[in-house]
Amino acid sequence: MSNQLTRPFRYKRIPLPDSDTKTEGKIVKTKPKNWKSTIKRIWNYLAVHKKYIVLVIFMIFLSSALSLLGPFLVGMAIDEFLVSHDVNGLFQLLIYLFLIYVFYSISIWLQNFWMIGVAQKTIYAMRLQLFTRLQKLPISYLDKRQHGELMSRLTNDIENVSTTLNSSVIQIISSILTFIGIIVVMVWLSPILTVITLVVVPLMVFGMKWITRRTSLFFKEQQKHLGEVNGYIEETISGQRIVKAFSKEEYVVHAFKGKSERLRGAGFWAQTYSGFIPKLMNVLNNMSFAFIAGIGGILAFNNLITIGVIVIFAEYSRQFTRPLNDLANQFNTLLSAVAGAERVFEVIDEEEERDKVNARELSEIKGDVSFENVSFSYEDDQNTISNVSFKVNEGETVALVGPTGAGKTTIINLLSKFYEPVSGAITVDGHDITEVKIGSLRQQLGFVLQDTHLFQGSIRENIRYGRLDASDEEVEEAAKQANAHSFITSLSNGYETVLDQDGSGISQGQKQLLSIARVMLANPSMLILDEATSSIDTITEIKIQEALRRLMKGKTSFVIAHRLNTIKEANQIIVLKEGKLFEKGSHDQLISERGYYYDMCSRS
Ligand SMILES: Nc1ncnc2c1ncn2[C@@H]1O[C@H](COP(=O)(O)OP(=O)(O)OP(=O)(O)O)[C@@H](O)[C@H]1O
Repeated sequence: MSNQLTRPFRYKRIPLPDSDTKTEGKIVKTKPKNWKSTIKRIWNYLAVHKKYIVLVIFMIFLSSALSLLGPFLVGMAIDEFLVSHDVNGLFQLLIYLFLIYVFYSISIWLQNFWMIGVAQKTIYAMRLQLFTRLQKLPISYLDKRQHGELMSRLTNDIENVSTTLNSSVIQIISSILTFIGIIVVMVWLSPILTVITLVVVPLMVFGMKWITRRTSLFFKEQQKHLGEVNGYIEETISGQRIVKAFSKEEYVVHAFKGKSERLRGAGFWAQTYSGFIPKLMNVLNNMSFAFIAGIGGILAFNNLITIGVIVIFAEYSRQFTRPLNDLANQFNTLLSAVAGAERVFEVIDEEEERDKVNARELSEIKGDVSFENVSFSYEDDQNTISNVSFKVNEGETVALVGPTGAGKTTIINLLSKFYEPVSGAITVDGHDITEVKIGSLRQQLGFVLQDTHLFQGSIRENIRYGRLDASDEEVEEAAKQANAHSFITSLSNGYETVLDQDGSGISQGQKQLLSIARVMLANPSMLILDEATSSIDTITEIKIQEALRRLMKGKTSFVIAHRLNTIKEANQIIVLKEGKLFEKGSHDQLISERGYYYDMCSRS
């Protein structure tokens, strides 16, 4: 059959605060993970490329060792060759130095090359996993979230992790190695001078701790506000027509200003505090340098150490605060990346829409549908649908009518398994739909929605979305059946006309015809139509009605109906009010009952 476009109906977005503990239906959101487990998880991704990681670590060892060797040779040069004016020895040492720096550069280049490869593969896997999970999440999850905020996880957060993996991992490991290496060599050369050099370390650690404690909070805040700002941008761009139609430009800008202010505030403090780190390191670095020069000088006067050792220490002290400095800097990037990764994992960990363990495949259906005492609510304290029962026979058309918010869309949401009833049962051909595979049910439903969603691509591709293996002839036949062929062929590029993402360039009515063609091609067993409320010109309207009639022929159809004509023609009218089934029957029956439906018709 088909792979139908299963989009949510009109929904209400309920802004949720950053709640992680909220449970909703079957979905149990995991608790916020701690840093440790997030880092462990990132490692699990990296571990897939163990071979390259080993190579990278080997290269980091090599480069760190070579970077220690350089200053050591310079110190030796002073003590061994400069003092004794040994030009040959000095020349030889210079060659060694040259070779050391050449190999150092090569090892740096190789570690970056391999690490970037690993990082890109990891990010690819993460992004793919996140996107795949997004496709499998239940509609209820998406209904409750700002779409832009989710998009921000796919873009910003992933990018953050990517940047960190590309460079920070190497820096962190090499900083740790260099730090340890320097300490070992320093202790070997002069334990006293080592202690003096290390005097600044507690100050550094304390200062860094003080700063990072604050920055981590601000980075988290910054990330959260960035998500909100992006979400708002996405929302206003996609809803630009409404913004303009209601002249709400100023209002939107004002609201955006508020969100941006909060982002600016968090960004300002995050950057300001993290900006302190290099300054603090500089001051402490210079202090350490002064100590080494002063006390090292005194030790040299007393022949306890050589001038070469002072030079080595001076150089090492610079190198030694640099890894600390780098560590501190990278720690911030790491914090923001781990925060990003945590948000990505949050989505990946969401429970996907799943079939019941013993769910059966629903083979081709005839279209008998029944609702038996079905009740449902989106929120615990509501009663969106209460105790609704009705039966529909194969091939019948059912018109769902009722005031706004009565629950018409919800009935369809339940029938399509976008949500599960709290109690009662919905059966299709006698099968309880909770017991059948979601895909096998949805494949047999065809949706023609009010807000037709077209994808970026040609008209042909958009119709073929109904059935991907359809031939060109079949696509055109479906378009003919849907009364869309004539308008398509009148376009200069015909079926190859490329539509924008939102199908701008063709009219609302034409979009509807295309969506009918799409469902025509899919040829589902049952139909769900959300009748357009917007006014479409009479000729197109007639074409749509004619196409729909052709599409609905012999198929059980549920129509959220707004036009009296459609309602009158239905075999059964279901009148909903405040989630309850108020009246049901044919047009004539309901008119003769002189109830709510009668009043509704008299008013229109
Ligand atoms: N995703 C959701 N989360 C929470 N409440 C919702 C959600 N979708 C709808 N509701 C609420 O459920 C009730 C029924 O909504 P529903 O969309 O089914 O009504 P409707 O009859 O289709 O209305 P309309 O004709 O305006 O489309 C309304 O009070 C609505 O606010």
